[in-house]
Amino acid sequence: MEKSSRIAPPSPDVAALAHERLAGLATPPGALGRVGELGAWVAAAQGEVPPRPLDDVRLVVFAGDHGVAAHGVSAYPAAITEAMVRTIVAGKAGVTALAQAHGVSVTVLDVAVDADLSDLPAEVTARKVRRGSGAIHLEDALSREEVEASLALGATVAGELVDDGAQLLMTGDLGIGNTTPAAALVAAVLGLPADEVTGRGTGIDDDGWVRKRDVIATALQRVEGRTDDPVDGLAALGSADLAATVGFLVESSRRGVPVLLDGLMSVACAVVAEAIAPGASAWWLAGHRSTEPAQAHALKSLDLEPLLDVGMRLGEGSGAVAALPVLRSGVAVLRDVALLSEIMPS
Ligand SMILES: Cc1cc2ncn([C@H]3O[C@H](COP(=O)(O)O)[C@@H](O)[C@H]3O)c2cc1C
Ligand SMILES: O=C(O)c1cccnc1
Repeated sequence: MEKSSRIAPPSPDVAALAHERLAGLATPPGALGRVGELGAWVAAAQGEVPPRPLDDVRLVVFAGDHGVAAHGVSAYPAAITEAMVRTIVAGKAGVTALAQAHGVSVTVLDVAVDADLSDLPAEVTARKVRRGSGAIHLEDALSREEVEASLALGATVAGELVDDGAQLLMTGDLGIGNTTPAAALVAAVLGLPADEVTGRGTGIDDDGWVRKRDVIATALQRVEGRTDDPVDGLAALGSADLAATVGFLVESSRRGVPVLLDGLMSVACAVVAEAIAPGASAWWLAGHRSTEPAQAHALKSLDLEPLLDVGMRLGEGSGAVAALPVLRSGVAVLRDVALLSEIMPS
């Protein structure tokens, strides 16, 4: 994937029209707060005032295993990754319950799960890049070719969903250990020390936190000087599933389709995607504030203020799906509230 010229933002002219409508609604000015602003944002992204209802919303969960999982950085064993992919397919995961409640279509993609999932439907398994990704404190996660293949895979998936009429996209993650490479990527791109990006992930104890911090610090030291180039950064510190997520985010913004981001993995990939395609972040909203410190740094660097702050730290895209009703509320008010000029005879 080539580094691109600057991505054009949603239409400023339509944004101005949407704000004009918002200001004229039969509410005191500003009374709808950020909900009104979100409606205007969706209108600008769609190029239409009022915005169309968000009826076609798609979440892609990028699944993969991570070599670091064998080094005491997670509270759970790597076998959970396979079990949770199957649980998403069965519609019994946290994210699928939320998606069903809010009318979001979910696809889980086996990008780099260690286990053989070939008994699952081809839409889940057909695009596997490799089994697992390297333990980043000991070796590169991927070759450059594998990064390019993963970026292309994510871009292809985004393109297919856009061609199929998706109005809003979301990215989710699955893979025990994935908060370690995600935090390392954030540290590398933003120039932060391991201490500031290391979180508790699935709930590691104090000893686990120190091990995880040391793995991230060793990884950052190992690759020093190589992470200015985002593709090299993904090869050194990322994984195939994270690289696919980056490709998905770059392509969706190139295609002018908005994305609601999720927790740490989603926002870490957004930081890398913005480095590949400057300006892409104008097409993204942050669904929620995760408890992971690296996500907070990543959000700040992208100048994104999350819609929800409710202590979620699940991943899978769950925080993006949970935030969708707030975004839809913004669309509803711009569509269905009368103008003050209509209800007050002059
Ligand atoms: C049952 C279960 C379901 C999950 N769904 C998402 N994650 C999340 O937690 C993992 C990342 O945290 P860490 O880096 O600490 O391993 C990933 O699988 C992520 O998707 C889960 C984790 C578990 C245990
Ligand atoms: O921020 C997240 O999405 C997250 C945090 C912990 C574990 N899994 C995901």
